[in-house]
Amino acid sequence: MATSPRTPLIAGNWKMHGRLTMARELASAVAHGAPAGIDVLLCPPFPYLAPVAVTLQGSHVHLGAQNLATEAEGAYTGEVSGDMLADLQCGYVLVGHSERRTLYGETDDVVAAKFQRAQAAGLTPVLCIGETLAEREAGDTETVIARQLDAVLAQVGVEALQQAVLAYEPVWAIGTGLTATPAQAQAVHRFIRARIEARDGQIAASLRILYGGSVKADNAASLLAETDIDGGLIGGASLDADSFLAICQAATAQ
Ligand SMILES: O=C(CO)COP(=O)(O)O
Repeated sequence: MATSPRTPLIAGNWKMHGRLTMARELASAVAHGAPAGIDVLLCPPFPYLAPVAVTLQGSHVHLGAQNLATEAEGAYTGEVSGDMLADLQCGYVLVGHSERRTLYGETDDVVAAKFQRAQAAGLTPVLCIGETLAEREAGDTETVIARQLDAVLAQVGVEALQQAVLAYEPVWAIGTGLTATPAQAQAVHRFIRARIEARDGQIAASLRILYGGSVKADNAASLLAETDIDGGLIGGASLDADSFLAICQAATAQ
């Protein structure tokens, strides 16, 4: 049905869930079941990146991390650098997830620094942006999205989006069971793409913008059918292989 030039991307953000056995089993099931024709990405917790990388070997499923340090290397106890992630076969890294912003105080500037650091390490950043419920109810959705996006673009320039993915995740829809309607999500995705279009039409046309926030097997198809929704960033439903693979399957029909 769709004529989009953008290959759909379905990404699973496992957050801080699971144990080693579960990580291996889940990755193995996804590696075996991931359909062709779309991109599939798994973002396990840091300690499971290496074993999951082994499990994914020979499959077309990509590996990513959930976070990285703002600095390249040095005396930063507990931090993990982009180069270290690249060593572990990561191709992607989430940057600016709302849980990082709200629970760990990551500012727009920190997010921009991480975005830049990811690219310097050869990783594709998945830049997460999204408004809170209060911001949406105050009519500030577009202002917030624009601020979060512009903070990164001011640092790296629009050309950097050629090697990046965006993810719109309304904070009020994350882990709440409240999904943005396809029309609500599409409106924000269009706003994001138009803002980039104003700077570079070609980059805007090829940029993948994922939707995240309570995406499940039963609502994925209707979200993915929207023109400017190019995939999903899946939290809870990515912890169950059948659910995640059903979402991947929905993406192949787009
Ligand atoms: O935060 C998310 C993915 O990064 C979305 O989480 P849920 O799918 O659990 O709402």
